[in-house]
Amino acid sequence: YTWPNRQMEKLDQLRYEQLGVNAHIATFVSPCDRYNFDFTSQKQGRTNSADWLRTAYHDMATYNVEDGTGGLDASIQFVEEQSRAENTGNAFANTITFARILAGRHTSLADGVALVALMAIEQCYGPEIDFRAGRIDATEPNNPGVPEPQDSLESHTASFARQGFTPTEMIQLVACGHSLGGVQHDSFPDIVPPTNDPDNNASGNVHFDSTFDNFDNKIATDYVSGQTTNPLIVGQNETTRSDLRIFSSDGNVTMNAFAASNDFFMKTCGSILTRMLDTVPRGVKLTEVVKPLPVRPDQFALLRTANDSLSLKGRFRFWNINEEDANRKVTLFWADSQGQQCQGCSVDLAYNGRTTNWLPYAPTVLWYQLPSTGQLIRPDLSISKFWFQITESNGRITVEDQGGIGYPLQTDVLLTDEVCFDGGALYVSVSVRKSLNPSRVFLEGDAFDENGTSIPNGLAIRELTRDAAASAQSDAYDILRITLDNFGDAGAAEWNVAWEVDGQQFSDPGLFTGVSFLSFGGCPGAA
Ligand code: HEM
Repeated sequence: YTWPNRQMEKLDQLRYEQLGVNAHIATFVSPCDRYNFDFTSQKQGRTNSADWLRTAYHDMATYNVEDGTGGLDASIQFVEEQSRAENTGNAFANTITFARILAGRHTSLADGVALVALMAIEQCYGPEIDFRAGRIDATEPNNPGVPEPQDSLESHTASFARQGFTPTEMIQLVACGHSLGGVQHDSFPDIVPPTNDPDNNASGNVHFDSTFDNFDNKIATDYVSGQTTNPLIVGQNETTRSDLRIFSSDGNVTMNAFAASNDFFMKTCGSILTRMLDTVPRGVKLTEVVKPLPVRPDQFALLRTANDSLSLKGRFRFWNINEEDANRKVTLFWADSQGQQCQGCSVDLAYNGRTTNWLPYAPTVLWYQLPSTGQLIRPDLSISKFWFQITESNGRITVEDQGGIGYPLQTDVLLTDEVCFDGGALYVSVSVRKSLNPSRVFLEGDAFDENGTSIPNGLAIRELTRDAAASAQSDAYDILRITLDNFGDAGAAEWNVAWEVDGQQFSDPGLFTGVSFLSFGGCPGAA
């Protein structure tokens, strides 16, 4: 995609900025054996990562390839579905708590369920997953249909066929899923005995393989070598040895191949788990695969200052750049209102930190920022687009300009630099060119419910009103204002300015929040 594209930018951020700058829920699966909010000691039992992967499967496993119902649609959020015998345990409620954090105006709760599973796989050193968004949340529980360990092989084969998977793919999907985590005594007392280590493993989790916190082919090598302790293979209760029945159902051909090559295991799991996450109700159209923008602007705004100058604020993510180098120069250039390169129209950016991803394959991702006070843009020259030049200490120069088009900007509707946040309220002020004559000017942002939780696919609209006195002070611009003072609006929601001219809608590429890197600063007169 090219900038600006608000939906893809958000998906890019959620999918690729896992740890470090902009870190979010990936911190709860880093390291992979972390459980819940327990940051201090790594326990040998439950893990968030295994919960999150299992939840994605259980949500998807209701899919019916015949009629296109069920699939990954966050129906697992409903208590009615969670309380079914096939969904034993509290893994699902746990996972939904985290998935909800990722739901916003561009993401459904189901996208959140898929994303947390992806984070779990990648933070546990698993394969890279192709991520698409656009899932639609179910409004009621799906039909039951998650396979259970006491079911027969015929029933499992039929169940996976209904979900859209062949007998071989059934073996693959179960082996890939059971590379993480294990079976708990708490939830399955008939399968595993009570724990003998109540301090470190309160739930009595017996792991599927010897590397329960590492996504690798140990599930297969342990099995093939006869070393496995997987309770669904060698558990005390023969009836519940579902992994054994499934793994051996093709004469062990698939498991032997997995055991022989970790590469083959990873590649196969990468593609089958991607398919699992993309199994959605018929008619749901997913986005293209989300790829990282080479340079992504973040918390970015072009502001109009009191004396009619312009000021650029924000920071930029440089994807797959060489390691931090004190002698590297990262320069932002801009073109004047006529699209021409101008004298003095450039600024060197300052190093601002790093983002990290899934560890084995992570490219270097570094952030560089504009001066936090803002980069002044001469009002007589103005600005129409910007781009970047990276000069390495060895003299090598790279230009990042989106294939020549640059990063386009407009100056008809601008935030003013008097936007401020006083800790409770966000005072928004927008300058609108008088000659533009829009029929309305408004903010678009994430919507929050009364508990301060973001609403999946929720778009909040807030209309601005004209400040006649302030508008009289400028020949060129009218001033419009709004005060956002409830918790979600003022603190957490990400806003952009939008407007309508002749029934057509436009929006500014800048994005801002009350609590923001843009650091609008305190409000005049605020305590
Ligand atoms: C016939 C199919 C399957 C059966 C009968 C089955 C059964 C089970 C059982 C009984 C547990 C223990 C849960 C607990 O104690 O909380 C479990 C855990 C798990 N399952 Fe499956 N499973 C199947 C397929 C899958 C698939 C296809 C995936 C994902 C691709 C998956 C992912 C997981 C994960 C990650 C765990 C670990 C949970 C934890 O440690 O808390 N399972 N499974």
